Amino acid sequence: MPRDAHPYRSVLYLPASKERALAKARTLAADAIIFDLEDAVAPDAKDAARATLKAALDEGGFGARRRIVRINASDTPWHADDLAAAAEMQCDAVLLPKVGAPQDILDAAAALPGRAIWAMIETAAGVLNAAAIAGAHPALEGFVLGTNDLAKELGARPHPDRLPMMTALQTALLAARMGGLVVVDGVYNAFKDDDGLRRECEQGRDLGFDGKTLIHPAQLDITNAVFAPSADDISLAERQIAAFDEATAAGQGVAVVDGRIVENLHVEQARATLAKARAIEALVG
Ligand SMILES: CC(C)(COP(=O)(O)OP(=O)(O)OC[C@H]1O[C@@H](n2cnc3c(N)ncnc32)[C@H](O)[C@@H]1OP(=O)(O)O)[C@@H](O)C(=O)NCCC(=O)NCCSC(=O)C[C@H](O)C(=O)O
Ligand SMILES: [Mg+2]
Repeated sequence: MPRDAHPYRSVLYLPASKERALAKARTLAADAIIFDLEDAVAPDAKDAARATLKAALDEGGFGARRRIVRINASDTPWHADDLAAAAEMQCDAVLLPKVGAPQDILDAAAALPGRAIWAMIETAAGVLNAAAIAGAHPALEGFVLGTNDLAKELGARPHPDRLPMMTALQTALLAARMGGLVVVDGVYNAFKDDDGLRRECEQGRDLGFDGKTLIHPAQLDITNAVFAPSADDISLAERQIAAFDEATAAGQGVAVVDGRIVENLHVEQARATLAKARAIEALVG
């Protein structure tokens, strides 16, 4: 389980250059916001976007939403200025794109002392080195899957079941879990297709992702609902814990709920479900 107990059901990208989107984000039901200086900002708008973002973060108003700043990659002309600016920004973490090796994390940690770091896993090197990246430095707190860049590099075509992506998704997930990191699924590009979004959220949730990255506010409600424990999940967790407590009091090592056995590990999962539900409740009120 991740070291960070904050919910990351919905993680919304917004272009750091867009003042209206920055203002809107203060009102949206996103668990976290990625303020993007990378792909969503045109090359000639990078300097202005940095200044606009710094002013918006200084102004505040983002509440409990985690503020994550995505900077440009280390092989771009904007990286050094982004790092220097991010070090001064009022944010919770800095997200590095196209991380390919543990050294990328070490370099960023040295440039951003005391700052949490997140990594985009979106290249073949990033996927194949995911385990080493996950353990590179204690400042690393999360992985974000970059499924658009991955599809580009792999030459993969979009499939509704994401079969061409599955090895990459699961390799990143395994590495994140090994390292105690938050891990958030890639974006669903067709932001007006609610059914497709719901299917992909459910698939990501069932694989084990903590949440999904989003590109438009219209994607928030479905994503928040899918990645939250349902009423049935909560009821089952409560009944599992109660049945196990009763069984233990009677000197038994296992209980049975709804015809399925409940062992200590299931009770741990049940407690995690209830803790997640409480964390979401505390966030949304
Ligand atoms: C996709 C968009 C370009 C659509 O923008 P727009 O046409 O302005 O949408 P709407 O008119 O429907 O907007 C309605 C209002 O909502 C605000 N808005 C829109 N998008 C966002 C947002 N992402 N965050 C906050 N607020 C948003 C608009 O300002 C309108 O507000 P108002 O006028 O006050 O009512 C646009 O949604 C967009 O730019 N999305 C983000 C795109 C992005 O960040 N892309 C980069 C990340 S994806 C990626 O790179 C993943 C990864 O790296 C990979 O490789 O896969
Ligand atoms: Mg990308």
